[in-house]
Amino acid sequence: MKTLRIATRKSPLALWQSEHVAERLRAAHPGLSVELVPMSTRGDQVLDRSLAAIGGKGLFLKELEVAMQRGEADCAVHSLKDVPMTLEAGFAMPAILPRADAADAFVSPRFERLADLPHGACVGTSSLRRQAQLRALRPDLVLRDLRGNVNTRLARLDAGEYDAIVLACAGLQRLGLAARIRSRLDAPEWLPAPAQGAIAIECRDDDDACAAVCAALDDADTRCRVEAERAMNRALHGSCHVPVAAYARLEGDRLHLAGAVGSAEDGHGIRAEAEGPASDPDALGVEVARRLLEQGADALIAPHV
Ligand SMILES: NCc1[nH]cc(CCC(=O)O)c1CC(=O)O
Repeated sequence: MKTLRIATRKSPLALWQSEHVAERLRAAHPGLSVELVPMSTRGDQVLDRSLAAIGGKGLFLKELEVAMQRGEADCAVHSLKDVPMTLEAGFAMPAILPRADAADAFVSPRFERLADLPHGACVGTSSLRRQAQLRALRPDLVLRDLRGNVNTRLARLDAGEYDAIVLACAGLQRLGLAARIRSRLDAPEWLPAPAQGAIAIECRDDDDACAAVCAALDDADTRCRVEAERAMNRALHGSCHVPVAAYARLEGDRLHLAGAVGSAEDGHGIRAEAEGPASDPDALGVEVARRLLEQGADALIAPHV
């Protein structure tokens, strides 16, 4: 393989992540030429309707997968938290890069922390997971939808449409916007999306040459953690637009997983955790999902599937 073409969305964050992967591939394989193939996806174009209404987050992948099938690109780079729990048939994930900061960030021009917001303040986020956690901690807040790429969301905050918004620390840091993080929303009190902060490479499952090149960037610890988080989410429902949070950490050869499901309407939430051997992240994910379901998680998820 002499040249590798990476299909990517055109948002500044997607381009940063794809350029990061390109640089790391060039460093791992001197002599390999790596090019980006920027594309716009339906998920990026349609901003006026909810993602669920237009077919879920898989929409961000579809066009990139078609490009790989047509031979117009060899692989695609994704934020793993936006990738459906089960990949489309015919595709594989040869590399998951070392995880960056997995936490969410509280972003506001005037307030330092969530607890500092005045009664009835307005917070922007379209994520059911973030809405549910905000409701649980601050039932008085007014939650308003906010979609679009990171830069668009910050612009709307700065225009005064919201008192605060919640974004991923990783995205802000990658875009050189870490100064916008007023405080961190950290585990175990606040949980991120399954696989938040991890970048994944997808390719056709019959493209062994591409998979071998990409595998040089795979990080085993990150793969183990995000596999537990995604296995939990998969066991709960199999979709990706649901109020589900998960965070796994490794301690030696032990893997610990915390999971939560909540209601964006009333803030009611269910939590569970468990630990097990790092050799079987799937089993741990399934076990935490079982404990959540035992407490009634299904009633919180079903309306969104
Ligand atoms: N849903 C959009 C999205 N997908 C991945 C990230 C951040 C980067 C990451 O989690 O790796 C973001 C922005 C955000 O949630 O603030």
